[in-house]
Amino acid sequence: MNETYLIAGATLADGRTADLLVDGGRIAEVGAGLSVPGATVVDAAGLIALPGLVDLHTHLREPGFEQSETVLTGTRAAAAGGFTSVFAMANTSPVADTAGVVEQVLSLGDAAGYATVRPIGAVTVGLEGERLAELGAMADSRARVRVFSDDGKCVSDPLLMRRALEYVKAFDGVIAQHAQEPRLTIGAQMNEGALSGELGLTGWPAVAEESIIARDVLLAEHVGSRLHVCHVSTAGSVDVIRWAKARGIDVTAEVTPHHLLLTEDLVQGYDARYKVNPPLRRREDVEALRAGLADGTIDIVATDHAPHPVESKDCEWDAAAFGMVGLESALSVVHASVVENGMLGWSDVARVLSSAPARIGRLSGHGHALEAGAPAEFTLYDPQASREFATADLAGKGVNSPYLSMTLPGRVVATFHHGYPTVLDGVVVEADVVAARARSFAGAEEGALRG
Ligand SMILES: NC(=O)N[C@@H](CC(=O)O)C(=O)O
Ligand SMILES: [Zn+2]
Ligand SMILES: [Zn+2]
Repeated sequence: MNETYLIAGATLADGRTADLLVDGGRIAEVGAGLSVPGATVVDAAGLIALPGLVDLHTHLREPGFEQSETVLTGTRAAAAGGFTSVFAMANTSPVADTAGVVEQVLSLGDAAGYATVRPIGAVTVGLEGERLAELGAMADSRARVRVFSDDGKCVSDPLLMRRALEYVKAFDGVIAQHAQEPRLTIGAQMNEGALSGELGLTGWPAVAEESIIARDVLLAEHVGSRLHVCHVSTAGSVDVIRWAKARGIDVTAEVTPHHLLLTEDLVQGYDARYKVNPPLRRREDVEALRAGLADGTIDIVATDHAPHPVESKDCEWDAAAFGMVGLESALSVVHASVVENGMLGWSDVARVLSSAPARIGRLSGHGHALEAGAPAEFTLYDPQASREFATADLAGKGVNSPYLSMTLPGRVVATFHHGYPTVLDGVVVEADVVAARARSFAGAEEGALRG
């Protein structure tokens, strides 16, 4: 059931206009005035073609928290946001700390077909921070895990962190740290500062994040290993990472879309949609994060898509869960926070949301340049559009978005994964159609391997 698509007149990230011919899961040709009989034509005039977005930090919640999200619904949300690959965090139930669980998540992703799902393995058994999980077994499994994280919790024991950094060197892995000194954040509810005092909420000091990052970059240097810092949220963290990179330490860092756009002032209404870990910070922090992304100190944008059921958010601030959904809105929020003001161009966006996260996560076999022969993984984005963000824009289970009723620029018009649309005309393609195409793609790949 091979289908051919002709993407007509798209604007590439570097500003050139081109037609893309999609055939057999690949970009067969890139050129001008292409015409192919029988091809389905997608009019891409005025649309930017970006390589398929890659999210290094997604919570898909399955197994165990299917009332919040499943691999299927989370990857639908990914497709809606222009993503073609997601790295699934390990804080599920059971925790993704064995080869069995990561292989289960991998299989669920393959079956759903909306995006490539690469499971992240836990660093410690049960995220308990006491014993290292079977990192090698997860690395050698069918899921080929390369990213390990206890995200949601910090690997706070320096000896365990050192061991983990040492261990993953054998298979070119990376430890993605949730940098939060637990003793400095007991009961913490929002950024520590004048506002937390006014609102009577326990503060979360910047130093709780910065001290762990400082320790970890030094540990990474000491053992000669690779560290990735999750959701950097303070100006001081940007300074520490800038210092570490200047020193030649192998560290990479991510910032979330919400930390690039939103500030702690939103907490004033006690609306738990704005409750997130790490917390929203000050305007100065937002400015420093933007500058860090622009100068390369921060390597990537990752969503930290964290869906929660309505009951977990529709309650008083202290009782509410931490986290925001972010896949569907990520590109628009990056557009609003760093593209509209000229800090990043579209080729930078392609780097921070596609090629750089793919490299950090060792996502192989996915071309992230839109050129002949590359896998057909891309998204078509309308930069002229503007919309009041609404629940209809959310394609996963979570409705805990901080952007509802905000006006955001841009819109994902189409997403192609493995050569087929997962989103077309702004509408997510139905699950059974996507799953059937995923099966035929897998069959064709297997056939090709057998020769
Ligand atoms: N970011 C959040 O506020 N919540 C995440 C955990 C995490 O990313 O630390 C979650 O799993 O809900
Ligand atoms: Zn985290
Ligand atoms: Zn997270």
